[in-house]
Amino acid sequence: MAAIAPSILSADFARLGEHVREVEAAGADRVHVDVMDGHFVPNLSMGAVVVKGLRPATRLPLEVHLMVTDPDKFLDGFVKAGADSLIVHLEVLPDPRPMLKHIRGTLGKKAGLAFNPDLPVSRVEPYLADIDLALCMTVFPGFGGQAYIPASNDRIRELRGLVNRINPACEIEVDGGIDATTIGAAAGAGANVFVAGTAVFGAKEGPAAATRHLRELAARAAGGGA
Ligand SMILES: O=C(CO)[C@H](O)[C@H](O)COP(=O)(O)O
Ligand SMILES: [Co+2]
Repeated sequence: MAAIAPSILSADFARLGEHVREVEAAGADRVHVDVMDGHFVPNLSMGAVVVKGLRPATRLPLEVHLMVTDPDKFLDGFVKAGADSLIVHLEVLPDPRPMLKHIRGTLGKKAGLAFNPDLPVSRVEPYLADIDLALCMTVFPGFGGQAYIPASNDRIRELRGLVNRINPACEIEVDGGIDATTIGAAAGAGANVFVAGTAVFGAKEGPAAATRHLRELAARAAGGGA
């Protein structure tokens, strides 16, 4: 089933709780929190204090996308703040297995592995058995509002083949430039979790209507109900 994960990076931070309650009521499945350290990516965003503030505002799972050079320093803090899943980048981890084990075992949370558009999909294969979610970046990380990279469709298809063979329970999440014009192709290629920032919180029709619309489009492209 398709899941929509609105990214609060594009929300109005003065009205964050309100925005999140609005997308929750509209059927969003989880909330995506983009953490940037100004080092792994050329931008700064938010830390665990934002997760702590959001935790009482919603019952939705909070997933934390750690675009940081040293995720090890921050995992426990995000869990204490109320995170439900932690997504780390393969680019910064020579061997991600110990960290994935720590997240799933010691911390008891879902573990995701993210990778950039220029990393061969085959590099993720050895770790698919150890994760709950593979995050295929469909833009280079660092900023919201970028255009979806069309070559992502073939990468998602390749990842879907590997996931089906190795760990069919693993979710395939796409992140970056997901909107009404791109979500269908991503879903058709095999993605089942869709991060959307600008297309939700920047939508003319408002975040609730945008969430419902994206959900419908993803479900239709995947050939299932909403
Ligand atoms: O990880 C991210 C950026 O690095 C964001 O999750 C992503 O860009 C969402 O924003 P948009 O939907 O506006 O592209
Ligand atoms: Co993200």
